Amino acid sequence: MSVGLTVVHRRYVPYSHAHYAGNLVDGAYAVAAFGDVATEVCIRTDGDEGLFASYSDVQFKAPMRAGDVLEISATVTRMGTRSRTIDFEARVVCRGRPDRSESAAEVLDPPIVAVTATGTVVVPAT
Ligand SMILES: C/C=C/C(=O)SCCNC(=O)CCNC(=O)[C@H](O)C(C)(C)COP(=O)(O)OP(=O)(O)OC[C@H]1O[C@@H](n2cnc3c(N)ncnc32)[C@H](O)[C@@H]1OP(=O)(O)O
Repeated sequence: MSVGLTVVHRRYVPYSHAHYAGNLVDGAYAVAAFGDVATEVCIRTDGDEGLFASYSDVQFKAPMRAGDVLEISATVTRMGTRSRTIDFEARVVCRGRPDRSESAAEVLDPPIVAVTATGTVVVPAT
């Protein structure tokens, strides 16, 4: 019934999260964001926050930087008895343009797909 359900979060990446040269953030930042979107998925499917059990795949395809605006989507692809398989995608939809000025930024059209993953969450028995 909930296969195909998609939840989308948006967030600004604060400069306090810059971790590597070029204001890159660490990969764990995306994984934490996936956990937060998965939590809303579980609330919507099962009325519970759920627990992340495993990732079967995580792909870092392009850097995420401080100053990015991210769109993070989670789509349910399989409903088990207590497990739910979810596809994740983190896209950069806005990015700073420090070459123009310190605070200049632009909308990216199309967005940059930065991180994808597939994971499984587990909810309590009803
Ligand atoms: C939303 C995000 C939240 C978070 O990020 S929370 C922080 C990170 N996660 C945790 O701390 C969770 C720690 N792990 C656990 O507490 C337990 O470990 C689990 C609750 C995740 C699972 O334990 P158990 O309830 O004893 O599992 P079972 O009764 O053996 O299986 C229930 C269903 O879960 C599937 N499953 C269990 N482990 C895994 C796994 N590692 N990868 C994929 N699926 C798993 C099974 O197959 C089955 O599925 P079927 O009910 O649909 O038949």
